[in-house]
Amino acid sequence: MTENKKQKKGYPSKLKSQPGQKTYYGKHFDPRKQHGQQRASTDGVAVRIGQNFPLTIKRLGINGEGIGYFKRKIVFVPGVLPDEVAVVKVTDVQPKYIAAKVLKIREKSPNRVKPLDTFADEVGGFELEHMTYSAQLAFKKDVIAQSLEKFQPKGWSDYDLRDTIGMANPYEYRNKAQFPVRKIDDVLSVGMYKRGSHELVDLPIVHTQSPATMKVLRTVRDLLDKLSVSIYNEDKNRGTVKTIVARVSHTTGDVQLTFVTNTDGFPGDVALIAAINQALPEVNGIFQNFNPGRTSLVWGEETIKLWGKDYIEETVMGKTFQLSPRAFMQLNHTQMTVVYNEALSALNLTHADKLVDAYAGVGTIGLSLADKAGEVRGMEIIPEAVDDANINAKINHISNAKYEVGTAEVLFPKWQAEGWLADALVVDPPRTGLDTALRREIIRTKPEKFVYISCNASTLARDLVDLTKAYKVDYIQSIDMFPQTARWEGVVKLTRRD
Ligand SMILES: C[S@@+](CC[C@H](N)C(=O)[O-])C[C@H]1O[C@@H](n2cnc3c(N)ncnc32)[C@H](O)[C@@H]1O
Repeated sequence: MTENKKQKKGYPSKLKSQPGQKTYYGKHFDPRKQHGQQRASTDGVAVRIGQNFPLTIKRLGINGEGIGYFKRKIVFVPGVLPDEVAVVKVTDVQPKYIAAKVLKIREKSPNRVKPLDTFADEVGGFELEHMTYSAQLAFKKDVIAQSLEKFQPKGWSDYDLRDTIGMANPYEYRNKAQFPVRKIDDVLSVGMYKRGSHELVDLPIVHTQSPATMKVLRTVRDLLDKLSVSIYNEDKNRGTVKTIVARVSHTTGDVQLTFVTNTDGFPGDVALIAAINQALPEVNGIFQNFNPGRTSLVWGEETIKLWGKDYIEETVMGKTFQLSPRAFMQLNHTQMTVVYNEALSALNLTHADKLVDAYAGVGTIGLSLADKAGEVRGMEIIPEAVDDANINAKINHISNAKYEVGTAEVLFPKWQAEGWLADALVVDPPRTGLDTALRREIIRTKPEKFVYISCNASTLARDLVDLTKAYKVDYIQSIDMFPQTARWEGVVKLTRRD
């Protein structure tokens, strides 16, 4: 629910064997499946790391990587586009695929553009910035088509796959920046790590970030430097400030600032807060999150307020949500509203409907829809998010909605068994998709109205194999929640089979 773990990117080469370990490519792992690939050669092809060859790119895989074939063996290459011819250099050879990087593009696609972010090919999260926006949107429609072709749920070839809804301005949409801070050769850097490395790139400008978050990060960087505040040194595992998190409210423009620290204490915090107050009046709350030691987790368990308000407020579809530093909210406010409106129109609620908001987060979907339904119940595994959801219901004077802590796969069947039968269901699971037990219960109880919001076309297609035993897929609407990245989001309207 939080973005706690750094996202793992790249190819499955992480599964390569360590010395003394066996590499296992049996039924548990198939890189072709990983990339939605139907037809890869398994026969031995003489190829070595470092070898160069020209490659024609046939299409993009679901992670935005180019796919071509060398002697019938599948080759994955980041940073290239369909129909391009590139000279590539092999970086990894595995029994079922080759990974390579581009040396030179011999024939360019008309869809290639110069990325606004000069570092786009170095750090994660900018996989498609070298592609025109219209081609990005077409790719995001194709991602779901690829996944359906792989899993083949009932009737898949006739599904109505709607054109991806994009943004008028596909930049400056990220309302939260969570950037590590390190001193590199005595220069204070605030930015992102190079892909697959631990090398931090200082990033004064990031075009996908809201300018408000970047202004706060860069000003705070300068203040940390000027006041000689202790910065975390990973090699020595010493020092204080590890990460700065700035989150802006789309509605009010207020910014919430959190310092993730290695130490319990925060030497110099009083002077720092005074300087921030003076330089950045938009900052309405400053927090410290304590996360000691070398860890891949960004956030620790303990957060204290150093100064200001406990929350920033965000309005979503006319409802107000109070967000504490750890409370989850989608990063793209504009497209989040598009997703929720799509869910609303697909559900077509009446005041008689009992609605379940499954995988609820802080209740943004259910609470946004509560005045259209009779009653709303939601569940979520993170207790703080459930507290926030119930507080958010109160703030908005919503008396027909309540949220419980627990898994969808346990609470949905429990409520049904207790006689609280859902007329309408919206599920918004993490990338792993729906649990088998939940799918089974949905098929058994068949709520009349059903919308599946997905952020992973692959697990969605897998889940539809089961769900289409009881439902027909009316349409799949892709929404571009993360322009310039390969990430996918979609709303599926399902109708009960008679
Ligand atoms: C994609 S987020 C959606 C959050 C929310 N619906 C929104 O729009 O902001 C998925 C949420 O599901 C929660 N979650 C993960 N596994 C769950 C499970 N088995 N049952 C219920 N919630 C779960 C996560 O903590 C996370 O908040």
